[in-house]
Amino acid sequence: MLKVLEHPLITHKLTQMRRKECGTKDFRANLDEIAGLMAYEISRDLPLRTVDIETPVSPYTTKELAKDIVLVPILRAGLGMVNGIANLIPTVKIAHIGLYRDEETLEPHTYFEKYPKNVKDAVVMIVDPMLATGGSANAAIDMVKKQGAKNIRLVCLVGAPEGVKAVEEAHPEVDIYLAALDEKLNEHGYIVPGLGDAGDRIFGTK
Ligand SMILES: O=P(O)(O)OC[C@H]1O[C@H](OP(=O)(O)OP(=O)(O)O)[C@H](O)[C@@H]1O
Ligand SMILES: O=c1cc[nH]c(=O)[nH]1
Ligand SMILES: [Mg+2]
Repeated sequence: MLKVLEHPLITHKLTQMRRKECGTKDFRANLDEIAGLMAYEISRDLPLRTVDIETPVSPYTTKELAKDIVLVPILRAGLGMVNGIANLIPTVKIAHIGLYRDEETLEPHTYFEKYPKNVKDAVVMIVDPMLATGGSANAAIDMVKKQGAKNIRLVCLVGAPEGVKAVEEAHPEVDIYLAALDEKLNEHGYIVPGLGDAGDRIFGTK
C-alpha cells in the first residue's frame, strides 16, 4: 500500500524545505514538524490491548498500545525525522541503520547497525526523508527482516515513482507513507523537483 499524506500544513512546510534558499535551521525545524504531523497517520492502525486501570474517580477498563514500536532512521538523513515521531509515540524504541549511497553507482553501502531487543514482535517504522531509486530503503528493509521483523512500514518525506516501484516489487507487504510523490529521478539519481541532498541540508555538510 502507498499512502501519500496530503494535508495543508504538510504541503506548506514541505514547500519551505524545497526552496533552495531554506537554511539548515529552518530545514531541520520543518522536517521535524512534518514528521510529527505524519506520526498521527502512520500510527492510526497500531494494535491496542485492553487494560484495567483506576482513575481518581473509579475503576475503568480501557485500552493502550499493545506492541513495541521500533523507529529505524536510515543515517544520516533519517535522524531528522526521529524526534517529531518519537515525541508522539510514547512506547518507541530507536534502532539505527547507517547507509550511504555511492554517488556513481547509486548502490547503498552499510556502515552501521544497532537494534533494540524486540524487533521481531514490534511494529517497525523505517524513516528516511528521501526515497529515490529505493536501493537504500530496500537494503534497510532486508536488514530489519534479517532481525526477524514482520510488521514493517516505510515512512519517507519525498518519493520518486521509481523508488516506490522498487520497494513495492521487492517487499509488497511493506506499507509506504510519503508526504509527496514527486515526478521522477534525474540522471544523477536525484528526485525532481525534490529538495536536493537531504543529509547535507540537515547537517550543513555542503
Ligand atoms: O533511494 P536511494 O537511491 O537509495 O536514495 C535515497 C538515500 O540517499 C540519501 O542518503 P545519502 O546516501 O545521501 O546519505 P546521507 O543521509 O548520509 O546524506 C537519502 O537520505 C536516502 O537514504
Ligand atoms: O534527491 C535525493 C536523492 C537521494 N538522496 C537525497 O538526499 N536526495
Ligand atoms: Mg545525503
